[in-house]
Amino acid sequence: MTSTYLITGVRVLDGPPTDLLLKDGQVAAAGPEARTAVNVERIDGDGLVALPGLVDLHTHLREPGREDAETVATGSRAAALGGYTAVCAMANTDPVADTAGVVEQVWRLGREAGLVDVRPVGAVTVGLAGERLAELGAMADSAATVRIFSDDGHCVSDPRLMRRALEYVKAFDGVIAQHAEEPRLTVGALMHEGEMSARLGLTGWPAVAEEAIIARDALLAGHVGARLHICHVSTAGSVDIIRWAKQRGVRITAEVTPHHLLLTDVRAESYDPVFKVNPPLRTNADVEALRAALREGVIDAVATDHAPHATEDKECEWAYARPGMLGLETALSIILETGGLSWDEIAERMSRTPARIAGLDTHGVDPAPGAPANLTLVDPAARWQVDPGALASRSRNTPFAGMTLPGRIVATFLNGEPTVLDGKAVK
Ligand SMILES: NC(=O)N[C@@H](CC(=O)O)C(=O)O
Repeated sequence: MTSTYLITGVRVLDGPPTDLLLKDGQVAAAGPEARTAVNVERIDGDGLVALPGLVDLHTHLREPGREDAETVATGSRAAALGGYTAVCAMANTDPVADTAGVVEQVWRLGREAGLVDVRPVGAVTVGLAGERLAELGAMADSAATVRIFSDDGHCVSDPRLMRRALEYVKAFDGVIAQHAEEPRLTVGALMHEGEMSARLGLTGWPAVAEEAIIARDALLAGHVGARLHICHVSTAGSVDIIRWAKQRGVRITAEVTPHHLLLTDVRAESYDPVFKVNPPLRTNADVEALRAALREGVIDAVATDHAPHATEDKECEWAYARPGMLGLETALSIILETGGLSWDEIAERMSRTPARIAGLDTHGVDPAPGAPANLTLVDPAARWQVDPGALASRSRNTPFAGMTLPGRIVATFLNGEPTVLDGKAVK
């Protein structure tokens, strides 16, 4: 049984208040015409902003393999509560998502959970081992229709393999999402290499390890005319290289995480592993460059790199803790906190552009008559305090614990049905 929803007095992006009618999975009407509908469930949109449902290019759902840290269902709930209607589930599961069978399993689990469109990312190489290409074509042809391939967590460091992967995915307009980290430059690395790492006596992860791979892969992608996406860009130098590659016409896109837009390596001083992440938190100058690049569009998208970890993998010594931070439930609030973007620009960086990169045509469409009813309603005036225990994720590793943040997700709709209402997940 589907219902019809009338959202009254809501602002669509930066526009004036209007009414939206959601019916049969679509935005059926807007403005005065929406009011003529009968038998509707009314939602008071006064003071709220409607955005196209957010799309995350980079989510770790941990299923199969680490269901103690997250499952497709718990991660989907976290996503819906964060305003997302689609997430790209990274391949570093156990078993690795390097076959049609595994990506179909993740896709099916997403459908069963029914809270967000789960789009599996396929591994580039078998077992993420960086030695042989995985069955990219079979994953693309599977029911999961994979378009993004990534060894995220590992870099595809062999340039010959990277070239072949880029060439291969051109056949189905796929994209290789690179975790840019030259592994020989980050052996034993525990945090950003700089003044702070020297002071704390922790082995550094130099910016050049990221930048060298981005430069190499931009050249490779340009050489073969393929699409390249750069995961979690973290340095000012990377921004310069991406800008240069775009100017040369390379088909390159890039994402930045909310945490790299707000936090710096100074956090490592606490030795609290909640601040350990890959790539590491960098310097203030990097944060400034990343913010400017996101505004300018040199960085195309915000992606969470939601990386849930079980308590025992995080609450231990810094050196032994797994890298990664939760992101789905705080992403939009962190973007509002960092400021500088209009609602239209937020929709561009968090919904339309990621949907285009992922090849999703039913997401990333502004709520207007005829659009698929995948949208989220935000209360920009509400502030909330991040309580790790109150998050829907099965894990607790948010670096924003205790912070009071702007912007609350009030409702999210997937295919015209609410996944979140009154700020609560419907299932
Ligand atoms: N981003 C992270 O810090 N962690 C990722 C993988 C990775 O990139 O190391 C994870 O899967 O936990």
